[in-house]
Amino acid sequence: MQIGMIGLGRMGGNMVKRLRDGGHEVVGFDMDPDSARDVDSLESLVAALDAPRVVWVMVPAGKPTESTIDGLRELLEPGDIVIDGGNSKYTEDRAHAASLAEKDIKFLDCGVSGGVWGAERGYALMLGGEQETFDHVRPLLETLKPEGEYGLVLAGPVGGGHFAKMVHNGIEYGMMQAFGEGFATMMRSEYIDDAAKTMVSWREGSVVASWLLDLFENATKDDPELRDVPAVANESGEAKWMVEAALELGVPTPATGAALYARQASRGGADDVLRVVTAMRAQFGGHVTKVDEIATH
Ligand SMILES: O=C(CO)[C@H](O)[C@H](O)COP(=O)(O)O
Repeated sequence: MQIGMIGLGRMGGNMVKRLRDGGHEVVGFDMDPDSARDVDSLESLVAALDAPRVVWVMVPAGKPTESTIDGLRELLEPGDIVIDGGNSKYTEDRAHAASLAEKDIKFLDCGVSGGVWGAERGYALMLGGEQETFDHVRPLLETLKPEGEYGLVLAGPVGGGHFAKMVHNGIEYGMMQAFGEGFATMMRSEYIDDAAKTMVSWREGSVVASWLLDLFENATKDDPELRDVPAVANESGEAKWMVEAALELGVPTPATGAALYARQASRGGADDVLRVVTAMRAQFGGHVTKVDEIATH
């Protein structure tokens, strides 16, 4: 099948490779002239594709996705299909679908998980949109997903793909935080000789066996105590959206929230909060405020 791919970064570039290896014809475009792009403009991308065209947008969420979809809206024709495979917020999808629908252009939103390993292992794909549009692009999705029964779902109407990905990432936060807490506790205990080796032993047979533990083994091979890794964790925003969405729905999400707060605190988000706690403690109890006198355990 033929497809246009916009965005040839770590994710888009690897997806192009998997699609080509699977026998599909891909025309790639990226704004960066140094990328491995096949065409140098949106216009040339659209001109190189046969109708009904399928165009996959794999650019950063927000402004870049917005302007790409606006550009495609001007260039594509009725019956063409746009897939937003970036990490857009689910609330943006309906507006994108509605503006494209004015020209009878179809829209699917697609959450993509698999990271840099996806080219080799396949990507978990979760989509939102109409069944008929999903069925039309299914050959592409079948190539991108992992081999076997799982890894592909039409999760719901427009927005459902990104909603599912948001929840997936919220779960990812909670799982990684739990592994981190377990590791840190074992690291400090006289009862455990080698925390990394103990965690890695759970890769098989254990209730908590997980691909995340496989990755943990890779990460700790040369640095068993992870001393070369900064104790700061960034975020792309999806766990925050999940906590917000869950609050709207009346669902308490303390595990996801705690993982999110831990990342925000690691970047200094709690500094002013804790200054207040320490200042008040010093006022009412005369407790120490000097960093080198504060116990760390
Ligand atoms: O979707 C992913 C994995 O499933 C991405 O790696 C995503 O960037 C992870 O989120 P964050 O950057 O917030 O940790």
